[in-house]
Amino acid sequence: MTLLRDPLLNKGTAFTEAERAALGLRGLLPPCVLTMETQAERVLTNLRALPTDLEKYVALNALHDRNEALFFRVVVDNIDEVQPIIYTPTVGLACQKYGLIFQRPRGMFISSRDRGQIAEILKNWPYPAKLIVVTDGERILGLGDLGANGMGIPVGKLSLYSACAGVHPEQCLPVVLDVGTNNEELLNDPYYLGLRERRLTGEAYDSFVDEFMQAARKTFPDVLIQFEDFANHSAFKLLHKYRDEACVFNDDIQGTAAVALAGLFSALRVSGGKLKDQKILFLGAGEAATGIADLVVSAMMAGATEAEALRRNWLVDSRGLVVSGREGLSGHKLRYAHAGQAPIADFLTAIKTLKPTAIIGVAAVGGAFTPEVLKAMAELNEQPIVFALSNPTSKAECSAEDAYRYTEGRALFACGSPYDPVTLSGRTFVPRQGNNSYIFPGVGLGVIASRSRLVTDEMFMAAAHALADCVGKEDLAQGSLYPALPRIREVSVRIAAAVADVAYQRGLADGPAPNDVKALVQSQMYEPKY
Ligand SMILES: O=C([O-])CC(=O)C(=O)O
Ligand SMILES: [Mg+2]
Repeated sequence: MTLLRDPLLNKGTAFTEAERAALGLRGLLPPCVLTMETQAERVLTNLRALPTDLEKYVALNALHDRNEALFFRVVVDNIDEVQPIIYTPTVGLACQKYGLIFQRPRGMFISSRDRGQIAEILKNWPYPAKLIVVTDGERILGLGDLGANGMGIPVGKLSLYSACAGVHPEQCLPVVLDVGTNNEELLNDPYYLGLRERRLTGEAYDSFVDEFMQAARKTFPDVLIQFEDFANHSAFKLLHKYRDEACVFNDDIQGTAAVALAGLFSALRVSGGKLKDQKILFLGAGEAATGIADLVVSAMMAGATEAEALRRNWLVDSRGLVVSGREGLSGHKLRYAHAGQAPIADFLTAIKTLKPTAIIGVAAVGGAFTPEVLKAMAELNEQPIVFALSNPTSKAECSAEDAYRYTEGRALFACGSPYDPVTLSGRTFVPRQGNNSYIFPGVGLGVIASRSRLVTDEMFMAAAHALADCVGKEDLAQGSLYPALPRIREVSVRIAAAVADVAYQRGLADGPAPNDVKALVQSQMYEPKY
């Protein structure tokens, strides 16, 4: 019976006659033995009959908790259909309703009441974690502070690790650090499952996170820790504090950067432009914006000086254009606070003044790429680059349809959430997601496979190139700047191999490089089957 209740071992009605006899399962299952294929069909039939995405999320979650192999089989074989349910955009709604839809816990909840005992508590996790995705829930996607409800994000990200890159589910540990929430609605929600208190700040917060970091590394030696959906003020601080001593990265800064840079490489293959000649205007000046800009600057420096490259990247935040001398700018924006430019209050005027070749939306202000913004970009550029990367769909700067319509089909477009193909004047465009989900699974696999001690920016640069290399002419011809999702496991292998190569070249890996890095990576991949 225990076996039927263990999602990592359960096969349900697919246990064979021999297994049923040997494992004491006779009489505990209906007599018919089904194949995994039939089970998967049944799952899909049930799923498709459900009226809402949230119900589909709940159903898939329940399957995940019953039978992991079947769950991952269904995800891998139907990634286009299922990823938007277990990941963005539906996961955002699931986090907002986390207390309401709660059935079984998944992952570990470490709350500020656990201070002093975190190492002890982590021992309750029964598996040898090699990969932790951790959030404190303060900035969940573009939805803001969702406190402990943010757990949906580490769970969703780790599902993609197993589905898209074959990191074994047993190695994956989702963690929420519950340091309270400042979200009034949640504090008053009878179903909210986190601590009903305001967020820890300052030294109390820092020392709590530090206790977690030390405890996690002690309990799970060599573990890779991915920071996810922390607010800006914590994200930069934590990354800089730990990146040189521990195997960590921040997905919202570095993963997003790599996926955006890969999208730019693809866009430039279409337009024929050079990266160093682009002028990029970001709407947003947080983790994603400066993460992307920093990686773009490094890439531009192949053909330009650092000063020239910096000057080709501009940020607009909630107070207007970031320029030198503006008061109260936080540290991460200072590289882009350029001199010799008067302040500009709004995005449209900034476009008309600076004449960018690309706009990248990462501010979680839904609809901010208005028809006027898109038309202005189309007037300035034969093929304007328009990336509307904010998440979930309600926060997207513009829809795919608007991006194509208001630029007469000339936009080179990418979006943070999935959009259906758009047909305009007889031409069909297939927009694809500029979402870090193309990057983090492969990066994690590469780091784990090479047992790298650290995760470096050079690895994200390598990942961006590897991803861009997977985009074919047929993709570009239909407006796709990324490869099709069903190819994601192959894409992840290439990214992982590129990342592992960097680890070996830089002496960060554990041991010498094998003859065939790609084969090493592939040999470690989990395949969902019985
Ligand atoms: O989760 C996603 O879809 C992308 C991401 O990291 C974020 O929006 O914070
Ligand atoms: Mg994120």
